[in-house]
This record gives sequence, structure tokens and C-alpha cells, in this order.
Amino acid sequence: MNDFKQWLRAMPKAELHLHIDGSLQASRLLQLAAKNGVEIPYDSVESVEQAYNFDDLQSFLDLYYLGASVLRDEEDFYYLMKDYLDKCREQNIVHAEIMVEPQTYLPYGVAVETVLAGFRKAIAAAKAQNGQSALMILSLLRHLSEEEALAMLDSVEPFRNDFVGIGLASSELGNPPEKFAQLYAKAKEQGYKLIAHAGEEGPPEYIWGALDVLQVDRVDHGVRCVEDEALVKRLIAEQVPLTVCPLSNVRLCVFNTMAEHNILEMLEQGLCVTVNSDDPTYFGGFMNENFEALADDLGMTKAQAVQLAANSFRASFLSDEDKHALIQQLEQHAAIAA
Ligand SMILES: Nc1ncnc2[nH]cnc12
Ligand SMILES: [Zn+2]
Repeated sequence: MNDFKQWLRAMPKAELHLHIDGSLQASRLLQLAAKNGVEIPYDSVESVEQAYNFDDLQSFLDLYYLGASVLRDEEDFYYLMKDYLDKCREQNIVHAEIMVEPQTYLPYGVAVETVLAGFRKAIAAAKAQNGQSALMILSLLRHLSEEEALAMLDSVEPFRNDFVGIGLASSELGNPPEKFAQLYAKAKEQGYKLIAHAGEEGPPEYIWGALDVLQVDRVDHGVRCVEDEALVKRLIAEQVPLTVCPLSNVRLCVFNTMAEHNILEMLEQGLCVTVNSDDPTYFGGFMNENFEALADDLGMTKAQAVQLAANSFRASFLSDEDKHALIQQLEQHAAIAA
């Protein structure tokens, strides 16, 4: 491995766009399917990994929801979160904001309390044992109705302190932000930070909708903003963070190749872009593999890597004091020769 890659791996960074179900390892999926008696059409790690071959977002989501269907009890959720937090430690992800999607497990009779008890325990252990920092985001599923999302928001009321914000994920096309206007208004009243996927497969209008109707603090993906000059100007002027996921975008055919990805052009234009893994086990890499792909295929410089990591701390929902401490840590790393 070259010196720059070693330096990138050691760089402190925050991950702001990660679906916990998207970090389910194939071996864990098989183990839980066997433990919980869930029938799945795969019998080996190789056969699961062969299915990681997607034409678009929906073809991925079909496998992603099948994977999530094997989780049943508190221990299953604990190990899912622990596996990801172990990876954060290995990759110098010093802070993570993690999307959890309790609506996914409801059809299997899994209560929100069970899901949160497992996740909470793993996060508390990572904090106590390794000083790791993690926050959870309640991610609602846009292929379901707004009523269902509102019902979930009500269900988590007793667990309000487990979540820093709400997000909106799943099938984007045909499910515009406007469908969830009431949900976001209610969540805002309750003090949640607001995030939504927009402009991944959906058009720039969906990003306008996320900004103007949902009033989001941060946009997940947002790469299609470049099709609308006025939108780019607004995003730059307001420094709205965009959580970009390079390997995900290539695997889901948003870009044909990594060489065509626009993340560094967006960065150079002055947009507040960050690097994230989205669903790392399904898309062939966690955070460091995303950074390495930008170095290999787009010629990312050290200064650009530092800017991307600094953006990840600024765009986080940490206190100003915590952000400042992490940016100082990053500046110390930046002073080391790559
Ligand atoms: N990339 C993605 N876009 C929308 N919803 C998702 N859920 C998990 N990954 C997603
Ligand atoms: Zn996502």
C-alpha cells in the first residue's frame, strides 16, 4: 500500500450517511437466517456476494430488505451495530451518524423497543470502551405512506433521546419530498434535525422540495444538483451539506464509472460535500475504500481529502465544541507527510 493510502486510512473522519442494515455482512446474514429459521435463497457467503450486482436503486433495495428480514431479537441488533462500530474503529471513523429503519422490521413482529435496545447497548459499549462517538437518525421509508411514517414518529416518542434527527430513504422516484410535508413539520416541532435523500436517482426538483418543503438541514446524496445552476448557487450560498456516496453511486449506476463521478468538481465549486459509504457491505467498501477510490480514479489530493473530512465534522450534528476538537485532531493529521 502506498504512503498516501496509509495516510488516508489514519485520517480522522466522520461518516454521516450510513444505513445500519447496509452494513450487514454476508456471514452474519447467513448466521441469523439459520438461527431465526428464515428461508433465504442463499447458502454461502459467495452466493450472497454474487447477488451484489445491481441495475438501479430498486434492484438493490430488494436484496437489502431481504437481508434485513433475518434480524429478530435484541442480540441480533446489538451485533449488527457492534460489527459496524468495530469497523469504524478500524477505519478511524471517530464519529458516525447512523440511520436506523425500524419500519423495516415491523412486518416480522419486531418491536421498536427491541431494535433500539440492541443498538443502544452496542453504541454505549463502543463509547465506554473505546471513546467512540455515534448518534442515531430515525430513517423513514418513502415507499410507505406518510401515515405510517407519522405512526413510527409517535412510536419512538418514549425514545426521543435516542435520535438526533429524522431521515427519508428507500425508493426515491415517484415518492417526492412533498409526500412527507406533515411528517417533517411535526419532527421539526419536536426538535429533530432534518435530513432526506434527494437527487440520487430523483431530479433536482426533489432537492428543491427537500430544502423548501421539508426544510432539511442536510441532503443525502444530492449529486444531481449539478443539473440546475440556480440550485447549485443556493446550496453553496447556504453551505447545505451533501452526504455523497461514491461507491454506492457507481454500484447503483448513478454514474457509469468512478472516473465520471462529480464529487471533486462539486467540492472545487464550493459545495459542502462529504464522503460516505451508504451500504458498505453491498457496495464493495466502507469509508476508507471510498476515499481510496477517489485517490485512484479521480486523483484526489491530500488537500481535498482534508477538506472532505473537515466538511464531515462541520456537517455533523455534534456540538460546536466537539466539532472544534475533531477539526483540531484532523489538522494535526494534515501536518503529517502523506
Ligand atoms: N442508497 C440508498 N438510497 C435510498 N434508500 C436507501 N436505503 C438504503 N440505501 C439507500
Ligand atoms: Zn442512503
